[in-house]
Amino acid sequence: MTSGPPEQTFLELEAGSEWRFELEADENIAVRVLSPDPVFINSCELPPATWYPLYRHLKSSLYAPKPARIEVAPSLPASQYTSTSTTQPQLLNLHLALERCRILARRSAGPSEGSQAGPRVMILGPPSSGKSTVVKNLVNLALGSGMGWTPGVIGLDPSSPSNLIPGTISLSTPSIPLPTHHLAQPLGSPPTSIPSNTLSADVPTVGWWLGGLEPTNRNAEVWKALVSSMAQKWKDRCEQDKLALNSGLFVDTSSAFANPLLGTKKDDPKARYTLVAQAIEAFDIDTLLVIGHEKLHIDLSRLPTVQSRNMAVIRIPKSGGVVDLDETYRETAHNFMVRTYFYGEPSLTKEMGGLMGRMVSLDSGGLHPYSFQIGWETLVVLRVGEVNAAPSSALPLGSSRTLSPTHLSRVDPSGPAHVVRLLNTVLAIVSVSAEDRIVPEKVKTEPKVAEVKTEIGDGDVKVESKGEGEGGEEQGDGAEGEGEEAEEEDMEEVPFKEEIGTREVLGFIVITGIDHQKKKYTVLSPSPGKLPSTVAIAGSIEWVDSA
Ligand SMILES: Nc1ncnc2c1ncn2[C@@H]1O[C@H](COP(=O)(O)OP(=O)(O)OP(=O)(O)O)[C@@H](O)[C@H]1O
Repeated sequence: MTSGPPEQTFLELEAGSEWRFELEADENIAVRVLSPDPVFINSCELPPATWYPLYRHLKSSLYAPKPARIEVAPSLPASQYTSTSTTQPQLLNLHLALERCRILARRSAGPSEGSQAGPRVMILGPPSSGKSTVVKNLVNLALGSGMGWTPGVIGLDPSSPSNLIPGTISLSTPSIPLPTHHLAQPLGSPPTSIPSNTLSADVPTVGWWLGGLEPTNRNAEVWKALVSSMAQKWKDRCEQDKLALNSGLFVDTSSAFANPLLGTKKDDPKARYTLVAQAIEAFDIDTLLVIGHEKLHIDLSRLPTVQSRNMAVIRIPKSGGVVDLDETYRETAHNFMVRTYFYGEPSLTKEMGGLMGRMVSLDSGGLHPYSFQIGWETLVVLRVGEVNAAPSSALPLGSSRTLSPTHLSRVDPSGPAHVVRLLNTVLAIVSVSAEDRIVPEKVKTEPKVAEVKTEIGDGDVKVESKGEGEGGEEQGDGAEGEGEEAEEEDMEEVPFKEEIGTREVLGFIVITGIDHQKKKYTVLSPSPGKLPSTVAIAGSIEWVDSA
């Protein structure tokens, strides 16, 4: 066995150059700035003379505006190079223009609506064009300007939400520059897996659950409902918090937004960039940044919504450092994001821990996920926008069924196919209050079913229907004594208003096991204790811990 102090390597960077690296699956390194002038990672300054860990799989770069000396340990990564062709000066110019808008918004005392709103910027581009990286740089430049801005960061890319599970669109309001240590935080929010249901300052990220990795024509209506709900939340926040309003917002988008036909409906076949237009209106966007793609830039400039709002559409160059991400890498990143949600950031490796000198403080390994069993009847698993009902041909002659695109259907655990589909599925927990509950007529007249009130979260009351003989255990499992017939009827019912399927989520759990005999799920929850709600939404995101 070899041991001893790790090797160290020194890099000399010339002014205006970028040191780019791609870490392999077994490469964990740390870097330290030894020269007096600042060096940045995604426009966040590396603390001087302090080790800064960079974990395996990360692909990124350090930017040195002035000549710099960097120390790398334990050794240089296999894939690394230095380049002087950087897009950082362009991003800085853009930042200065946005900064001016923010300052003008803060100074403006005019009562007219929007006069105090800072710049609202949306970034678009094809896959692997560097959208999330541009967002992160612009956010960090705003946060690092010393003006105390708190811009909104909207992740309309469910494949890389800030600090949450893939499949989510996210809203965060960071107040300090976002670090870049590993690939679990594309938009770099500080880690937390505390289920959250407010936009208060101490809760950095809130999410809405799409349950898929990108908007598609199939889920377009669900997507629109989620975006509207998120936009309303942001508006409410800005009404109460003028600093957030002045600071403006940055919207990262899915590369699916570059597809002109995304969201186009059969009844309006000529509509183009429908979801882009919806997001522009929902967040009152005033600037579009288009990375590289000339046709997309021209198409978007001609969009009626863009023209009627007299928006700025700016084409910015794609950085030569952007890496084309393949499917395997994306899968690894998604697994890593889910793991980090439950377990927190990875802790320092032995080599890093053994380095002489100061190390940046990391919030690592502080989370304690919790596994427990819950009865099939207690955890109500729903799907949004999927038809789970009988086919139209099975309906009585002459009748037809129209389901809304955000229709809820319940996953019936008594159907074996459904239960198997749920294994390893990530579920988003949604809060449900008494007003969200639809009490079916038959339940009202059914003497066997009693109403049980359960406290959720901030004192909301959830009304559950439980059969006689059901235990009052913490996670409410066990349904012995319920008649087969009554159970089947209950399973088909979705006793909630449709709107619960597209509201902000409280947190996430994963079904890690299914006991068919006892009719129970084993679930992994981010923290011990009772679930904040027993109503959960499934999507197509699965996770198996392979760490
Ligand atoms: N200048 C750079 N040097 C090194 N790596 C970079 C640079 N810019 C971006 N990257 C890396 O390239 C990869 C792709 O960039 P990014 O995720 O920003 O693109 P995207 O357009 O948002 O991707 P997606 O296809 O997921 O929408 C990321 O791993 C990012 O860290």
